[in-house]
Amino acid sequence: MGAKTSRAAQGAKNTDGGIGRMDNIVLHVDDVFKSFGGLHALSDIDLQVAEGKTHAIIGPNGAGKSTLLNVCVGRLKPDSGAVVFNGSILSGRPPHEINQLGVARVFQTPEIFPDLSVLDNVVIPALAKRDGAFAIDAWKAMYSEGELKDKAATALEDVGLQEHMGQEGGSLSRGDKRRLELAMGLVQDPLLLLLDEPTAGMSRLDTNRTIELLQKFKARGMTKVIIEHDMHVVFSLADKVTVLAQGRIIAEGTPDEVRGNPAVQEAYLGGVHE
Ligand SMILES: Nc1ncnc2c1ncn2[C@@H]1O[C@H](COP(=O)(O)OP(=O)(O)OP(=O)(O)O)[C@@H](O)[C@H]1O
Repeated sequence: MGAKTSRAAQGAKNTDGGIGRMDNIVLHVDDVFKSFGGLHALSDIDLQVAEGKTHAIIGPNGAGKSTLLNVCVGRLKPDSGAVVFNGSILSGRPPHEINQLGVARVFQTPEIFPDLSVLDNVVIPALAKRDGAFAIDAWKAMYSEGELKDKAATALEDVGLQEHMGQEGGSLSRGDKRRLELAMGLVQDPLLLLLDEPTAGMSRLDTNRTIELLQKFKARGMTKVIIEHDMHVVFSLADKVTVLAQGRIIAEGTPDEVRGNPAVQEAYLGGVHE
């Protein structure tokens, strides 16, 4: 491991790139490379996410956004480089360990249990966070624990699904399934929440409700990384934006800074030229 990673593992304080001098860096993606065969999905990725901030990752289709998120949550191992969270190196750890450290992810396609009630869908990740694995037998045994149910109910209230608690998860509308997934992330009290296109496929009304919800969590100081295509969402929520194209970072800054960046406009309109 190089000197840079060691610095990150010690909890580096950033001094540039739009983050204030005294900001605490909770996530440091340190010089990460990831290839699939001959395809360089991520090259030389270095980014830092400050505590309490909302950091958006944007870029055209195939830019490497999901690959980056998968590297952060342990679903993919980087070929080189490291992901450091609050001083712990995440790279190479299994997803449940990363989850235990306080990193939760909300997927692009909701991964819910359609036959279970909305409340039970949220009890399961609460139990997994406490016990370290998605152990259904353990869940059955522990189901009577009021504490977990109360916690799950609070998360559902937070996302506005309190009236649907007894309903089967599969019967929810698409927008409500996304909110259910958000509750499944929130119930774990994450220190860092990673969201993969939280408003994909939503109506404008649902999108605006989700923006309001995420603004509420921002006010509580939760650190978030959001992959998002909808610029209205990005500009409503992000403190900082990293722009990927063809697996590389081509721009980084505040939403206003990246909005006017010619390289970003070119990447979206006509592809990036080496
Ligand atoms: N498991 C895989 N095996 C082979 N190639 C992959 C794999 N996952 C991603 N890729 C390729 O890596 C590149 C980056 O893909 P990725 O899904 O990370 O992009 P993205 O920015 O999330 O795209 P989108 O916005 O369309 O979801 C693409 O060329 C994709 O085809």
